[in-house]
Amino acid sequence: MRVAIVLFNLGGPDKAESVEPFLFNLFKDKAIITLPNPLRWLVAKLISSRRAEEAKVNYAKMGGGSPLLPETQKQADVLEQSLRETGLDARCFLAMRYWHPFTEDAVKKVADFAPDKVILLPLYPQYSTITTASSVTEWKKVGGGDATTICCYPTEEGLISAHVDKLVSTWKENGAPDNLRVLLSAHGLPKKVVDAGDPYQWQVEQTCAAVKEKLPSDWDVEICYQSKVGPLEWIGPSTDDCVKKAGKDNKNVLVSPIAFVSEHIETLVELDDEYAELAIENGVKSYLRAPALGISSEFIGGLTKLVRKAILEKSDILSSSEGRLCPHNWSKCPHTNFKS
Ligand SMILES: C=CC1=C(C)c2cc3[nH]c(cc4nc(cc5[nH]c(cc1n2)c(C)c5CCC(=O)O)C(CCC(=O)O)=C4C)c(C)c3C=C
Ligand SMILES: [Fe+2]
Ligand SMILES: [Fe+2]
Repeated sequence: MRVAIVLFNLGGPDKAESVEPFLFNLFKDKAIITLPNPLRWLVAKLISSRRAEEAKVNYAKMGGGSPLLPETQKQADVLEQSLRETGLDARCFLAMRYWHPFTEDAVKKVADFAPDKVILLPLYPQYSTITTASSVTEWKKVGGGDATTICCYPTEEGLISAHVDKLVSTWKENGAPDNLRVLLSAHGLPKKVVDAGDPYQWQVEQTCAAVKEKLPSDWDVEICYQSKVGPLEWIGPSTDDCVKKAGKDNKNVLVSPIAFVSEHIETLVELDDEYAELAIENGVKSYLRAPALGISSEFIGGLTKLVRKAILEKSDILSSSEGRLCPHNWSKCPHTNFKS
């Protein structure tokens, strides 16, 4: 069977000149700024031009651009190989939401491949209207055809063991500091998005609970949210506050990017530079960061199982929660009333 797997991710600017247009694309998404056009377009222009200079400084720390595309390409190559080993004629395609290669490029490449089945696989384990739904909407808007969407996999076994493995090995490789506080840090969201029924925070909590269960039982674990943008209230506690509190509590810190599956600006700059500095300022003696999952064999193994399951699925939406189409609280599920 010929199967196309479309990997959704956010995308990132490849060079300094791409930072502003990338930010413009992000802020003109109505999943992020809900204003009607032309107001949204104007606001996106304004915010992207204001934010670009500061963002460029941060991208410069990673060589001028985001590593997200090469990192995602590695994941695509390894996943494709893993699926081929199961006997499928599988090909992975990248569809980035805000920078190249865009979803419309993926739609064309998938059409040329002429698959029997298309699987949309968000590289966001936790479903959000801001991330997964925005990518699926874009897929439909630019002419992507029939496909099975893997909505989310917040407690998928391979995902959880990969996180546990990264946390425990980072701790061991760095002298196994005692008096540890583990911070499971996820990208935040505006509170009003969650209040309107977005299941992201609930799913992040499910991931964290599953990870915590497999960590040594005496480890002190907290969930926190990073990368706040703009003036709205965001869900908390913030990673800043948790790092400061760890200092006050005389704890050593081990932080994990729990909602990201690859390295990019939010891990390499925010976690490795900004929060590391904050930790030192607040008296934290040891600050460690577990790597993102990348091409971890447990993680890619988990994705392989999800894709194989999706191939058998008749419905167009699938989640990894055994036997259930959707893992959400039904009253809050965005899928039952998914608008594209
Ligand atoms: C779980 C994944 C993500 C969620 C949820 C999310 C929400 C969200 N993001 C912004 C604004 C920005 N995000 C930026 C970078 C960025 N965001 C994610 C993932 C999620 N975002 C990733 C993987 C990246 C990195 C891309 C890269 O280039 O490496 C940026 C750009 C960087 C910066 O200027 O800080 C912005 C802006 C909002 C407003 C939001 C929810 C409403
Ligand atoms: Fe973001
Ligand atoms: Fe759902």
